[in-house]
Amino acid sequence: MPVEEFVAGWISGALGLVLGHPFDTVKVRLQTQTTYQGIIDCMVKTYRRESLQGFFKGMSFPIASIAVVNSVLFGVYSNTLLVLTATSHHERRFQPPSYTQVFIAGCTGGFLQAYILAPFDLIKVRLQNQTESRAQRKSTPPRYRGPVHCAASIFQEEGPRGLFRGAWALTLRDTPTLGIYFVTYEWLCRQPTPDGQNPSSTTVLVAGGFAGITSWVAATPLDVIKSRMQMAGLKQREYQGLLDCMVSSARQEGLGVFFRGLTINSARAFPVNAVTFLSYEYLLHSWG
Ligand SMILES: CN(C)C(=N)NCCC[C@H](N)C(=O)O
Repeated sequence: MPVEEFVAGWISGALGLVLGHPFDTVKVRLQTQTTYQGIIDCMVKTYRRESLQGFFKGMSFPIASIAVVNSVLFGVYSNTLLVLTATSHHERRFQPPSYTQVFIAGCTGGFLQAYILAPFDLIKVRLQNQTESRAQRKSTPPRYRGPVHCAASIFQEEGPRGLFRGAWALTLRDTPTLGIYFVTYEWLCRQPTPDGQNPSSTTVLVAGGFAGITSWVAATPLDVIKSRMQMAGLKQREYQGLLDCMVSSARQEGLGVFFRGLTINSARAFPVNAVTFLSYEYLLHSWG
């Protein structure tokens, strides 16, 4: 099993993550809290209360976990294509896989990464939602002192299954949308590239960016539900399940609730995924 894809997936994922984390914090807060008027209001309030640090809350754990999560996604994707088409990453430019094969490989990668991502994503979302200012932190310490304390508290208070809160919604979000992600990327790469040649860096940047936007637009409704289910059991209300969360969110806040965070998610998705794909392709080519 070729391992370069796993390593390239890790490095490229980490680069994208640092770039996108501030956007991600704003998105998570908009999706789970009702105190903000919109993106700008959320940014201003976060900056005033928590300074720049507020935007980077919950980032250390994803940085550590991206090694596993993104390498599983890209590694499983590439190795599934190897099984389906018997071609390596380098051979695929001369013998491109069909879009159905790309979709199946993307869905497989998405499905497997979702279960690994679930506990890390839960901890990230819980930490991102701690809005105490630095001054407040001295008098009243936040509920979670950091990622390890957060994981230990969830384990103690909500049991081992608590660490997988929202995992179902995450799997439903990631399985089809990662199929869409890779199909969009492949399709956009192939349009301006002559047969048998590698896409240019600009093509990879643009294709990666739009693959990110397209997949996140498709993912946003389940992303909202996932984030709400992850926060349930804390201060928000408890839901009976995914369907209950969908129905009660829509009843209380209207159908627009499923598109909360869409704009910021798309703005974040372009640079994050442009950088992720560019560094992924670059690393694989430089390793020959
Ligand atoms: C729609 N979904 C779930 C995705 N496209 N997932 C792939 C993640 C890529 C990058 N780390 C990001 O956070 O955008």
